[in-house]
Amino acid sequence: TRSTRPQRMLKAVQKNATKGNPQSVISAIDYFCKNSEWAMNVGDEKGSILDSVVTEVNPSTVLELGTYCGYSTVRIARLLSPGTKLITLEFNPAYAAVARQIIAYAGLQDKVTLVEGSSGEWIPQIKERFGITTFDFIFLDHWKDQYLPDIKLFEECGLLRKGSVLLADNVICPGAPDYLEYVRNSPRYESRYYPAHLEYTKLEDGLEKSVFLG
Ligand SMILES: Oc1cc(-c2ccc(F)cc2)cc2cncnc12
Ligand SMILES: [Mg+2]
Repeated sequence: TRSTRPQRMLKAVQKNATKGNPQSVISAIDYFCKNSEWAMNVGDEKGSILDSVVTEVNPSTVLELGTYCGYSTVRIARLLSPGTKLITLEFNPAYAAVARQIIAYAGLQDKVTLVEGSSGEWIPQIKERFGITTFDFIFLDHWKDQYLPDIKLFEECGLLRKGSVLLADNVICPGAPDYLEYVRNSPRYESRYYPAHLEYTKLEDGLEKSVFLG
């Protein structure tokens, strides 16, 4: 049977990247998406903004919602201080299977805990399962209609502290209007929009960075 796009992306990484070199894995995926097949990785333009926010926050606790093939997982994990791990949630088992291999190819498997399941199911279990009290940095990059319910779940579960940074992909394309309205109008967040483009295209998209004020 025909391979899947994530499987073809993995093959491109194994062919063109250097094992244990995260930057070469990032470059191989971007090359594949620009020259062979578009795929929904955060990409190099928005990825550079992601890098700058992660570097600025220098988080000790990190959560990613929406692993897909692990591109942004690799981008984030390569910047974390030694001993810091990130938790990434992926609902689709086929995506998770490819992501594990791409993260391992980059040599970052010891910095990543990949959990298969839905955010709604897992967010309430994080404290007890992973011994985490609050997150310093959260990257939202999963289903756009889940952004708002999930940020409310973070608040209800006490997973945010004064200064926690949430960065959301695709707030313009495909769009998360209800999420934007919430973080931009809530007195509990200081929000800022980073204009960019939908990965590998000229279409407008951007990232929304929201700091929880406590
Ligand atoms: O970055 C993304 C982009 C798109 C997407 C798909 C089709 C299209 F036409 C435009 C945008 C979908 C996503 C789903 N989850 C996470 N990230 C995504
Ligand atoms: Mg995205």
